[in-house]
Amino acid sequence: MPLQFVRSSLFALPRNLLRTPFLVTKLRLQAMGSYTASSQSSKLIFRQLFEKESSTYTYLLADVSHPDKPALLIDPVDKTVDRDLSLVKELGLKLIYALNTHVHADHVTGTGLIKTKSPGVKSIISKASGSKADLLVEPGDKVSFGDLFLEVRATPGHTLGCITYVTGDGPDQPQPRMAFTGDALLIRGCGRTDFQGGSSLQLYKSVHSQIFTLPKDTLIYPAHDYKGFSVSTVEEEMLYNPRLTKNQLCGVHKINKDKQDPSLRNREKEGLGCPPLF
Ligand SMILES: N[C@@H](CCC(=O)N[C@@H](CSS)C(=O)NCC(=O)O)C(=O)O
Repeated sequence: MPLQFVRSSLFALPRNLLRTPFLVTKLRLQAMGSYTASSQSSKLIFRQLFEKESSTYTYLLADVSHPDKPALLIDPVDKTVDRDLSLVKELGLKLIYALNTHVHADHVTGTGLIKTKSPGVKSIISKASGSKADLLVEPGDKVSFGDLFLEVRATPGHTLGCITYVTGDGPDQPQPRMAFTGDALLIRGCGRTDFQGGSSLQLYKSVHSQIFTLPKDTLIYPAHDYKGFSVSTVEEEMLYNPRLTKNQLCGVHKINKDKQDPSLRNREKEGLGCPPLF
């Protein structure tokens, strides 16, 4: 189902996030880096772009088999908007959407700037985020660009409105599938859960029900990386993600580092590992 135009406005960060010292320290930083990776679809142009000060990945996707070469940017950063728009121009693409996976506390989204510089572009974020955008998406919605589309999955836990965009399921869609997980699932990690609206249990459930149920070869593209990784797969994260391979009780304990359950801490000290599944 194609999305309908809702209204035009810039994303607004909730006040509680704007006040965090974390945001203040990160906003002053400059963005410089660039990194690319490619997918295996003949229709899809795919670029992974890096903003090094907030260690953010922005993703450019376009359907180059369509005459207009419609394109979208996922999680653009304000500091690197000029780089991203130059790339769009150089590749002869028509940017139609600027999407966010969630409201970012560590950097300013590039969406507003993109809309100023390219007025035809529509911004997208989840309805559950409580933010403003041209299009407010809900789980199950599809974001179409040419003959390709992204499916919207709700993956709250880092923030209430976090969503994961997954490339379409079908013969004409890129294979393997690609999941843009925002801060829900990072490579060998996950988003912090100590912001307002965060929940370790919810995050654990989101990843297991919405991401780990995708085909095992699905490529994982997170919104950040702090360890030098660029891409992973569902299978790899199910096997090796230290916070999400455990059963629910231990997994939540691992995610929720600041509020560790003393009984689990004692089990760890005694080398007993995780309690049995419940
Ligand atoms: N280790 C990072 C800290 C930056 C940070 O807190 N990142 C957030 C996503 S942006 S709100 C996060 O969820 N990190 C995962 C975590 O485990 O803390 C740094 O080196 O800057």
